[in-house]
Amino acid sequence: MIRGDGQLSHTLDLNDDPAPQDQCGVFGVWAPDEDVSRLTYFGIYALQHRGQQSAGIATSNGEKILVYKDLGLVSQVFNDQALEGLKGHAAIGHARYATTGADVWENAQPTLGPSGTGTLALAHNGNLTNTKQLRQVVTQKLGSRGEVARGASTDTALINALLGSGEKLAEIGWDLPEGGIEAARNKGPADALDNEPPAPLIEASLRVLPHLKGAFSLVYMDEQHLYAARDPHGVRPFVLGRLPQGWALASETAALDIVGATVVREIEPGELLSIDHSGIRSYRFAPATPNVCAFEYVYLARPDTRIGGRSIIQSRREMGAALAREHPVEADLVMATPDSGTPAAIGYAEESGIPFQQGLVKNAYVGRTFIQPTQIMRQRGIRLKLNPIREIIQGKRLIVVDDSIVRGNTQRQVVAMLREAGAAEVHVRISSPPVLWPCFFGIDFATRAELIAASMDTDEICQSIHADSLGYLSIDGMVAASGQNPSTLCMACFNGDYPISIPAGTPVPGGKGAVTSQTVSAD
Ligand SMILES: O=P(O)(O)OC[C@H]1O[C@H](OP(=O)(O)OP(=O)(O)O)[C@H](O)[C@@H]1O
Ligand SMILES: NC(=O)CC[C@H](N)C(=O)O
Ligand code: SF4
Ligand SMILES: [Mg+2]
Repeated sequence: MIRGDGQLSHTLDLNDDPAPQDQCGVFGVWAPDEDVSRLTYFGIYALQHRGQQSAGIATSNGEKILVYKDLGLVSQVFNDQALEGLKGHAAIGHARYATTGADVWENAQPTLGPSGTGTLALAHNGNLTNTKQLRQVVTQKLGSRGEVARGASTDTALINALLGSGEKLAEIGWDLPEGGIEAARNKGPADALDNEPPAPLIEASLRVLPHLKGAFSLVYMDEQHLYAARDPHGVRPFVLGRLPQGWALASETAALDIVGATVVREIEPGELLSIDHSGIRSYRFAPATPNVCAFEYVYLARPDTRIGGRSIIQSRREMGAALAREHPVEADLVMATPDSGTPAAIGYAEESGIPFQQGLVKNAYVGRTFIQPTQIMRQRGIRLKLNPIREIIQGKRLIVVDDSIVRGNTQRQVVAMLREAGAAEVHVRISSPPVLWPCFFGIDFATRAELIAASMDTDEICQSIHADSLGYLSIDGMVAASGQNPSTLCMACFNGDYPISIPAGTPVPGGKGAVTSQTVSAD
């Protein structure tokens, strides 16, 4: 059936061999005079590239919290009727790509559970590395509650259960930081909130958050308050925005732009925020030790987002320019592998002086999730998504730029398509270093065995994808283009140096295999 919004009416069932999958998008809004569910709908729509398996929105009207969620794209899950039923002064939303727990309805977010004083709805971008231990704490010491009790298997449902455990947290020795809530508070100048008691979930948050290991950008709420927390490494992006009469929280600045919010600042690594009728309060639950995901700059984030004060599109263009300096080659034109390879291809063309042309057309209605191929179906999927323009390609020496190679499927297909379309030479240039290690922090990368660069050197990969030459950007080139201090980045999938220790035996996200103690460096 053709949908009115132009989206495919179903996900192409192309199976178990995906390109790097995205992670989740989170959004939150506190705006008593606004249509919060519609703002949240726009917010998660803007973050659809981060997660395309399920979508959900929870709203609070001050007395009760409602959640509406289902499997599918934001546009498939919500219609006017669903949004009309979600009224209130605050809302949170989520677009999911599963990393812990299967892609089933029970694991869709926001998760819902008892908060101790009412209800707690929570949404999460990231992935915890101590899920197994936390599950034991919940099931053996605190008693399963909320969606954990109803069969949810995500790390997110565990966070919800932990935050909702109230005074039991003290009983199991999960203490408040020294000095208690008051000492954790970051006081602003002329802070008008001094006389207000802390929001109800602040105490539980200060007890629980230091025990969560791994990556988390969290939005959550009870009936009266909205909260946000970011892990001490700040692996995933997370920003605070100002609405004319309220506040917004989002994974990426682009989502704030789209709802008309101005960017106030990033939520700091190790920071906890509460927002209510009296304003916004900030707490510190752990010192900041930033390791922001370098792959956000390469591929994950939208090009119109800013992370760490740096424009993503500018970073990608500079990655392309650095790639041109590191791996020059004589050619007639530079072209991109759309979508994510486009800014780097433009940067390569600008730096090399070789003209840029659009040699591949991307079907605008095929997103990242729609290509989840087996080897056979991957070919069909890529053909559905990308089609070469023979008139531009024929007889030309091409430089084809993409942002990354994971298994090599995309470039193998692209090179074959371009040769079929009459290219004289195909030189592949990749605007990131070889991906050698799995990610445990919110991206469903393949196991090492599936990562092409883990078992082949650059020449072998070049032969495997049938390119005339292949060049990868260096780690230094990528870091310089990101504009960040290398000590504040995670680059583990490129260099194996995990900033957060991965316990031996931890399954690779997506349920594929397990790491051994040899494959990871402990901190
Ligand atoms: O080597 P592979 O295993 O094929 O994975 C790498 C490819 O996957 C991503 O594209 P994707 O199709 O996910 O999304 P995009 O349209 O944003 O580029 C990435 O941009 C590469 O093109
Ligand atoms: N990719 C993500 O950020 C996923 C969040 C969470 N770990 C889940 O699997 O639902
Ligand atoms: S391992 Fe790679 S993808 Fe994962 S957080 Fe680190 S840089 Fe990002
Ligand atoms: Mg791509």
